[in-house]
Amino acid sequence: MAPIPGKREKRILGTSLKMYFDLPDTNRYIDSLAALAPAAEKADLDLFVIPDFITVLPAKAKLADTKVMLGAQDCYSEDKGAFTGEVSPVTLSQAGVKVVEIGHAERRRLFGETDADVAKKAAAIVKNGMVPLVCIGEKSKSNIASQAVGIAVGECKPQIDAALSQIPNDADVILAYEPIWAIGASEPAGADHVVAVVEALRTLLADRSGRVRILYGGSAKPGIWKALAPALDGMFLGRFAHDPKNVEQIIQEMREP
Ligand SMILES: O=C[C@H](O)COP(=O)(O)O
Repeated sequence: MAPIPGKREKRILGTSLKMYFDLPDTNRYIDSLAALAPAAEKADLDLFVIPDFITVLPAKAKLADTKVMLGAQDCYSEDKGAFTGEVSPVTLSQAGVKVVEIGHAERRRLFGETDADVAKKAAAIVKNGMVPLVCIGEKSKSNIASQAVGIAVGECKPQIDAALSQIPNDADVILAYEPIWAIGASEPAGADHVVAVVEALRTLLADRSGRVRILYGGSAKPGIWKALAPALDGMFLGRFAHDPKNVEQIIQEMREP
C-alpha cells in the first residue's frame, strides 16, 4: 500500500556492535538493551540490536520477552552450499533474526563488498522473510556546502538502485544513510546536510509500495535527533550506544511530542 502523504513511519532506533565486544561483554550489553525495551515501547519506537554472529542465539533468548528486534551484520546471498565461512540467510531467519545489515562502509572498504553483492544479499534476505538494512553514503566530504548534497545523492543513488533492483517493490527495507566521513568520527554530519540528502533520496523512492525507513548513522549520539526528525525515521548507532545510558537518553529524545 502506498504511504499516506504526511504520515510518518514508526520511528526506529538500533545499534550494531560491529566487533567491539567480546562474548561476555556482548551478553551483558544485550541484557542492558533488553531492560530498555519497555521504554522503547512506551516511546512507540522500534528498537533493534545487531550483535556478532556468535551471539545471535544467546541474544535471541535474552530478547525473547521483549519486542527488541534482532539483527545480523551480514549474510551470504545463497541459502546453502559449499561456501566456507559464510552464514546462510536461512539459518539467520531460523535463529530469530529479523533485520540483516548489508553494504556497510566497512564491509565495502575492508572486505570488497560491491553493489552487486548487496543486490544479491538483499534478494536472499527478503526471500527468507527478513528486512534488509542497507547502508549507503558518500565517501568524501565536500568543502563546498552547496555541492555536498548533490555529490552525496549522486553517490547514494546507485547504491540504492542496486540494493532495490532484485527485491519486490512491496518489500520492506531500511536504509541507513551513513556518510563515510562521519563514521568513527568525533562528531556526526551536520543535520542540515543529512536532512537535505535524505529528503532528496526520498524522492527517488516515491514509487516503492513497501515500507521504507531511513536512518541516520555516523557518530550519532544524544542531542542530535530533534534536528533530524523532520526528515528521518530513526538513527543507527555505533560507539555512542556502548553506554546504554546514551541509548536510554536517545529513546526519550525520540518520543513523539
Ligand atoms: O554501524 C554504525 C555506524 O557505522 C556508525 O558507527 P559510529 O557511530 O561508531 O560512527
